[in-house]
Amino acid sequence: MLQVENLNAYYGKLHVLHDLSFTIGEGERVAVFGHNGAGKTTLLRACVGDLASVSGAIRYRGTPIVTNEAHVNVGLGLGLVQQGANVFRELSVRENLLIAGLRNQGRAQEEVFGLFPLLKERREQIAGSLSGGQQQMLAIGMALMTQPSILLLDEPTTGLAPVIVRDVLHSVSEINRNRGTTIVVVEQNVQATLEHVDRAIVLKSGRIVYDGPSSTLLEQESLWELF
Ligand SMILES: Nc1ncnc2c1ncn2[C@@H]1O[C@H](COP(=O)(O)OP(=O)(O)OP(=O)(O)O)[C@@H](O)[C@H]1O
Repeated sequence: MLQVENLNAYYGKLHVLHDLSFTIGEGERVAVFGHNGAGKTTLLRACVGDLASVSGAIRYRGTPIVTNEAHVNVGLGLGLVQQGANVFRELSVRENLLIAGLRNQGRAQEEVFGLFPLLKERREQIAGSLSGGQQQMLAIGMALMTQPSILLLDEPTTGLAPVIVRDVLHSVSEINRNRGTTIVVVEQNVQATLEHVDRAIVLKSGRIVYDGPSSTLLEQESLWELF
């Protein structure tokens, strides 16, 4: 579904991603781990076409996308949940979904409410008065309004209590199970995330140091020293 070949990314003179190559299959759930500054967010930004200075190729179902503008890639089926629950705090849950869906409304909204019944119950509530975990669920729901085939999530559990972390990761897994959506999730909560993904990619200083099954990392905690 997603083919990344010799991807390099730069901010001015700073070379952040070094020759990354990997592929992600249809319906896979992949976690991306790594220290602060390893290049995880930069990788997601490159995938949606949100970076000016990149070389190499990213193909989505065979179509080159790395030089596309972000809105074109959203139209193709890529969805991004940015770090920090980006919701319109002054608007209601329903209005947030409405804005995120653009021309895509009824069915997409029903799907989001099916995945997150709590958002349905609270659809008239102002988003800024939801809890942190609920706002994160709304941010994920907003990304789903464009009915993406692949959902890229940047640290969706930052700042949440451990029990809520598991709820959010479980919801992400449900999206994969119910809609067949491919998942790429950047996370700092390694243990909880490994339980909800098939595969992990570990970045260190912008290079891949591990790409393999999540079960191997779960069984061999010594490998966690990699990141
Ligand atoms: N807009 C930017 N301009 C200049 N440098 C940047 C920019 N964004 C990120 N960087 C630098 O690129 C490197 C990788 O940053 P990135 O945000 O991709 O890392 P990360 O692995 O997501 O980190 P974290 O876990 O802290 O979010 C860092 O050295 C960072 O300082």
